[in-house]
Amino acid sequence: MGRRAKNKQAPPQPLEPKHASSSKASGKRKADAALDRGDEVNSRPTKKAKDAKPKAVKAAGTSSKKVVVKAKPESSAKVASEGDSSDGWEDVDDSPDLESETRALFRDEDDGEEGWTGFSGDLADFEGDDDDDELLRGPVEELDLGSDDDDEVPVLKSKSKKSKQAERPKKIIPDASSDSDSDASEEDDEERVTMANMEARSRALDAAAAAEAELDAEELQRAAEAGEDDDDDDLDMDVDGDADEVDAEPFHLPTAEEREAEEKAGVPDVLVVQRRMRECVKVLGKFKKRAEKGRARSEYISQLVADIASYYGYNDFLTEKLFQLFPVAEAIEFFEANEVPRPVTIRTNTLRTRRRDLAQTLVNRGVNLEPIGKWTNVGLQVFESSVPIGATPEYLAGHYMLQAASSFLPVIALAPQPNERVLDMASAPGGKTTHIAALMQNTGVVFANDANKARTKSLTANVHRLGCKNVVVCSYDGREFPKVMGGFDRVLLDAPCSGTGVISKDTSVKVNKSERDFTLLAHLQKQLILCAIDSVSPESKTGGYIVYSTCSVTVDENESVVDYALRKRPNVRLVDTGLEFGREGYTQYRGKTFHPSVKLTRRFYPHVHNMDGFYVAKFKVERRTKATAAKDASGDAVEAGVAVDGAQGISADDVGFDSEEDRPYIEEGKRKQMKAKGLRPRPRTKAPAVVETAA
Ligand SMILES: C[S@@+](CC[C@H](N)C(=O)[O-])C[C@H]1O[C@@H](n2cnc3c(N)ncnc32)[C@H](O)[C@@H]1O
Repeated sequence: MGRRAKNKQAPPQPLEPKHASSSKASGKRKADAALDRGDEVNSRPTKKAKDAKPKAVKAAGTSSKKVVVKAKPESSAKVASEGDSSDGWEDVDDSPDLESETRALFRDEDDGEEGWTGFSGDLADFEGDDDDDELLRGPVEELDLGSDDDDEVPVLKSKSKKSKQAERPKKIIPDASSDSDSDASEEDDEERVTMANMEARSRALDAAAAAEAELDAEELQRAAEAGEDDDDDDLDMDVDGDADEVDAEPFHLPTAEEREAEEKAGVPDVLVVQRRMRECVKVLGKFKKRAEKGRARSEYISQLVADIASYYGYNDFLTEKLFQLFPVAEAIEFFEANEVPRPVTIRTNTLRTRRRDLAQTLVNRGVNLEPIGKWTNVGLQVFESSVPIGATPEYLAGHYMLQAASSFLPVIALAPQPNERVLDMASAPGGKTTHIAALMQNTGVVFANDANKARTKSLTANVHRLGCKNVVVCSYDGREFPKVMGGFDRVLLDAPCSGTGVISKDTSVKVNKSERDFTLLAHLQKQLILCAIDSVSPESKTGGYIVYSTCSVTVDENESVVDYALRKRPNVRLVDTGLEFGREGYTQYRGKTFHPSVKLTRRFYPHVHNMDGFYVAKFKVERRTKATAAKDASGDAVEAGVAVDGAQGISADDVGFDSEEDRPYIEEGKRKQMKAKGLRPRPRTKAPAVVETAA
């Protein structure tokens, strides 16, 4: 049969659907809605069929890394014949049923008017970093259809519909790219963040921020030297130095009474709020020069935070918490970025295929994609697709996982090795577990644990779909480790968290998180991280590492937890994550000082890296020496002599919690365990300590 399937694939329908209404038939999935909102990033120039000649698309060749889709099926065939043996494909593609099913899927989205346009991209794009991409291994496993409920399955559509991004108000903080003249320009396209240029942009942003900070410091110095007089020559320049709005009415910060009256009157005018935010940012940028006489900085901040909350729809508590993370202007960028969906990305499952083969096949199906960036050799960014990307035959056959780019990071940092024993402590639905299994080339063993039994169903389904044969699924509260099992070479703790890094995906976070949630979550995270550390064998010949990650950007859930672990476990130290980008973790934050090595941890932000907000820390676990044990004893930590490879004999007390502080949580945990066993726990005396988790 050879490569018949590859070359005789059902011709995908053209990229532009005839009837916008057809999209309705596909059901309004979450990702659809997100895309309908309009995605500045996703609306970047895409690799389209040459013949389709999209009007608003930048000319090809702006990026040397781009894969251009051309109407040249013969070159596609050439590519296929040059490819390596990929026996697994035939099992999938030769099936007439699957072929017709695929056609039906295409029809669902697109009423094609043009024939198939093939692929003649530069395969080097997919080759460069693929050295360790694995050949297909073994036959395609039995497919598990439809149990991937936790996998987000975006249905990318051609951009025939008017983007709602256009309806969104203009940026709160104007910058060079908000210049109306440049809106549709190529320069503007080039400004956009893609996964590929993100790393360089991030560095440039950091450098610009540092330069700006230096200038600010110089300016402050000059202002101090010149005295207060230069208040008089205020030209109402904006933050970027433009003299806009010079003719507009001078900005007046509402008084407490005016704010109250506005609140009583109901929802404030959106344009008023927009302008006020912009003005507050300007004033806070140069307070001495721009503030109204007699008004305090805190008044501007309070107004700005209130306006952000109402404009973006957050509760006051979370608005303030997130606002505090950034300099004022950057905070707005962060809130803005949360309104825009992140790029759709997939991870090639190297147990089943290679990235370039997968890319070729998906391009043949009408998917526009390109490699994510140099930092990953398995990721692909999907720009548009005329087929539901979560229902292609390749998806069903486990050739890829729909996975946010940020989710690759903790696994890259973990760097699991073949034949190791690895614990994924909070693993459902298995995006990272299956990545770990693939990096271990289906050798060794990965214990994929999740406390939520219901969620282990989708975990198991993914493990099967992706053909992972070295995975054991289990369901314990992570805090039961290492009692149930220990001595691992590596442990990944992708902790349950508030999800403040993934607000663009789950907007409910904006309103459903309270102070109590953060307290409880941080507590759970601290308990889990100690158990994760204690589950690692310091004797491991190849490893002895733990990676802690969250999809949250708050310090409580990240640096505070890591710092706590360092204090409680003197036998661990932070090491470089090995990640090429990301901002350094905070070593000081709002009066708290963390261990200087916390700098080695990495933060990722939607507005900087165009990926979900994420945090990654990597620890090396050392043997307990007398010195570290003594250090333990002098601190408030654990008893000396605890077996750290410790499958045996470790109790909650051993792992060093403050048992008084922890008592309500421990009791709550026990209540849950009893309930899970069908027993009725004693009634509570106090309010329950319920922890909500973000997947
Ligand atoms: C961020 S999600 C994990 C996502 C997963 N690592 C992946 O990549 O697909 C956090 C997980 O922690 C689980 N979880 C919550 N509390 C837990 C606990 N005490 N022990 C173990 N798992 C827990 C939740 O059920 C949830 O599936």
